[in-house]
Amino acid sequence: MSRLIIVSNRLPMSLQARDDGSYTLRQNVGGLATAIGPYHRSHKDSLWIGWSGIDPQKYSEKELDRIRQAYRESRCIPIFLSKEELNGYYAGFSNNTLWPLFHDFSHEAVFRQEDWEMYRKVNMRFAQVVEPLIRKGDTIWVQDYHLMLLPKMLRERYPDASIGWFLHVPFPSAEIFRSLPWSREILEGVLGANLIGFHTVDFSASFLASLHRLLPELPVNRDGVVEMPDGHRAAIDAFPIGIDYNLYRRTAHSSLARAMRRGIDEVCGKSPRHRYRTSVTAEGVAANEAAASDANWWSHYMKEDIPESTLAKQAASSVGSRSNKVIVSVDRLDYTKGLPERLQAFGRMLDKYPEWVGHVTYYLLATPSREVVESYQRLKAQVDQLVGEINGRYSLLAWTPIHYITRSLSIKPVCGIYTAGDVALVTPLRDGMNLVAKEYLACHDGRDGTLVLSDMCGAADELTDAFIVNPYDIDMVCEALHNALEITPDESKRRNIRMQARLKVRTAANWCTSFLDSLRQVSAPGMTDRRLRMDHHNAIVRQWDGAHRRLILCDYDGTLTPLVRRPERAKPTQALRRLLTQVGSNPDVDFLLVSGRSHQIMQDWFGDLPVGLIAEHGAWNRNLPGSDSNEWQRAKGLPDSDTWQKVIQPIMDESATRVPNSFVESKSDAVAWHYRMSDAQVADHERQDLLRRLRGVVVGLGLMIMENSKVVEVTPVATSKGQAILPFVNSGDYDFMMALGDDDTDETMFAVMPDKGWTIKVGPGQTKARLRVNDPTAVTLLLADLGAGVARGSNEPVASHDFRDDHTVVDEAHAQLTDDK
Ligand SMILES: O=P(O)(O)OC[C@H]1O[C@H](O[C@H]2O[C@H](CO)[C@@H](O)[C@H](O)[C@H]2O)[C@H](O)[C@@H](O)[C@@H]1O
Repeated sequence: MSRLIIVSNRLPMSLQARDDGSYTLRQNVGGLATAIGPYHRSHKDSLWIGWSGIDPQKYSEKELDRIRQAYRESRCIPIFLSKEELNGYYAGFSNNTLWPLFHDFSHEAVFRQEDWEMYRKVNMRFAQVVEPLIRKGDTIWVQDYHLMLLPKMLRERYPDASIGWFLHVPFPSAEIFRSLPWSREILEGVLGANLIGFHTVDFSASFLASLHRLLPELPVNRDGVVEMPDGHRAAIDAFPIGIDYNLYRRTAHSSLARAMRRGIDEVCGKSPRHRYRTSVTAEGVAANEAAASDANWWSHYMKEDIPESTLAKQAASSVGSRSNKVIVSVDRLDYTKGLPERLQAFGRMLDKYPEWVGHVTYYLLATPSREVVESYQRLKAQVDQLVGEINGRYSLLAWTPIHYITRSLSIKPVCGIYTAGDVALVTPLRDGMNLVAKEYLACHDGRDGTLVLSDMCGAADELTDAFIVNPYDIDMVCEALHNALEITPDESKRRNIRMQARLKVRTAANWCTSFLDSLRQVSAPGMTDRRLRMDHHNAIVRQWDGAHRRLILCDYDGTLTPLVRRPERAKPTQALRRLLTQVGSNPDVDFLLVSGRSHQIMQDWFGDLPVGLIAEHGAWNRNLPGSDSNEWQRAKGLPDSDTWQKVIQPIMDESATRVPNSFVESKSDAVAWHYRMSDAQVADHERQDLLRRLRGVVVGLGLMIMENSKVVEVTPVATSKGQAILPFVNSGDYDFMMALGDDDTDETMFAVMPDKGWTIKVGPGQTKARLRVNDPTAVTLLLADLGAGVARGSNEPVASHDFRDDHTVVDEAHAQLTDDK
């Protein structure tokens, strides 16, 4: 396991001075510290480098050394930044330029040359601290928008290093991003990494769109991997961050959180003692009387312009019939959080549904931030004013609609607020993920508690059982809020259980390890060679040229054509069909396509080509060497598929129902559950459950389970590609044999190939194959060269550039597919 070096703007620990003058560190509770902190603490050789938050001018050199020492004990290396550096790099370029731009607030973005220069200079300062620490084999993980130039700076110094970069905020559309005068430099900076991570596939797609637009010369394959001119590859992918679910669940039960909840319940008239508070307090009694006699009584409390009918309804509804409710929200006071819009929606709900007056209390925790920035000051003034207006307009003597808290609270009281909330109103105008929504649900584990969630944040992709709203649409938020307050506890619990199940699986720790696993995979040595090594290539061509009879056993998906999101989109291109025709039509070549695809699809796509076909992992074949029939043949001894599919299909259908964007593919003698388009962690959780359910039934039915590329498949026990090719491999008819494949089912072919045969694995992963290439392009280029070899003397040689062009066309088609997902 390689050593991890984490680099972020801020360190995960804050310094605190003790009375005796020594220093101690306290763990921060931010998303990043929570997500990577446990990994850092449990891997005793990992390092974390970041800004200390300390003004070095306030300390003597001796004190700074003691501070460094205090950090060193936690394997943290502090960077001290001067006021001037902070102004340009942090307050300036990071928070006044990139932050608004990345959150679609272009009108707030300030483009200042001097901030950009300071940003570059401070990124370089980080590089100078990190570089001497790097040892061979280390993994370096750079965090967020503050350090977008750092990956390239490190790459220049360490060409072979494994570098990851993750963006914790949204990535904007190409149209917005390209308005940044330094957009190309920023992209190039990030592309120094081997793995570039975002919270959602939409953000990855926006990043790719910016690449196409601003750096069109860079080749990007359809899996979102960029081939960089220096030879390293940069993969782009989505890794939605989670929370420490158990921490929030536990903290919700802490005595402080419970006390907070009781306090809020009491203030809001929710505790049993006060359940019908509005009807027993002075104005409640008066209201009851008013309801019975004179509705105008309410106008003592309300503005004159409220119609009498409304007042009557308010009075009537306060007569103990409705239980009181609490709405909560927890935010930094930031313009991206949509606080004014949210307050307007709350106000509108009190207007439109006056039965809530006196019965719903909104706890709004809004912690001030970036207070020196003018736009934040304006926002604070606006929120203060709106809260004041709503409270002034609707308050009763013993009821205030909004409890507005502008302090920073620690995790326990925050969990207290979460647990007290019948409804959480989380409506950012733009947000990378939004952990508040997830934390609220964790605090309601096994309980009711309803989430109204903005569709403009990453969390909306996962928490689909929330009331999803457009945060700009005040009416929509108002209605959702009303509905969320009206929901039955059972329905609320039912929705929560589904969302909580996902959150328990997709934790912060899980996010961290899945990013690091992918980073290790994409930066593994060997992944930088796109084509077969030249000496191997030449050896194959030489043997091919000298051979009399040649056998090629070639898998299809992932080998001859790249894997794509939808199986039906992997149809062979014209150039590929021409290639297969060219190679397969030579009388001295037997070309067998050996695939897991259904025989009907194989017929449609390749039935007219001069190649033998093995389909459904060997259950079906057609046109094999030595066969005099042109009909499809079903392998002997297979169990009756109608019988077993009746058992297996419903089990797989269940998984398809549970996991969005997954589906079941039925073949004559196989059934497959596909999850490539689904959320990886949700699918993986279901995959394990499906395997467990299938294991209980397959053996008795003469079936087995296969796992392939993002697919779980059930097939008859006897079928395998290796079994199907055995007669040809053992025939002694060939003096050239080559098998090519990309996944585990192809390993069964490699296993039966003789030592002198060529075996080529496409892509990463364990293999029995002798050689490896990166992707299908390398395979088609090799086949084109072999085809040109057999065609020497033929009139129509296959040119390898044919495939380069063709793949470019396919790449574009798939880029579109990803964009409009
Ligand atoms: O043996 P192969 O030719 O490699 O076929 C294996 C499976 O290919 C198809 O699924 C795979 O490719 C799809 C298209 O790229 C991709 O969307 C899916 O995730 C892959 O698993 C096919 O649908 C299966 O029936 C084959 O077994």
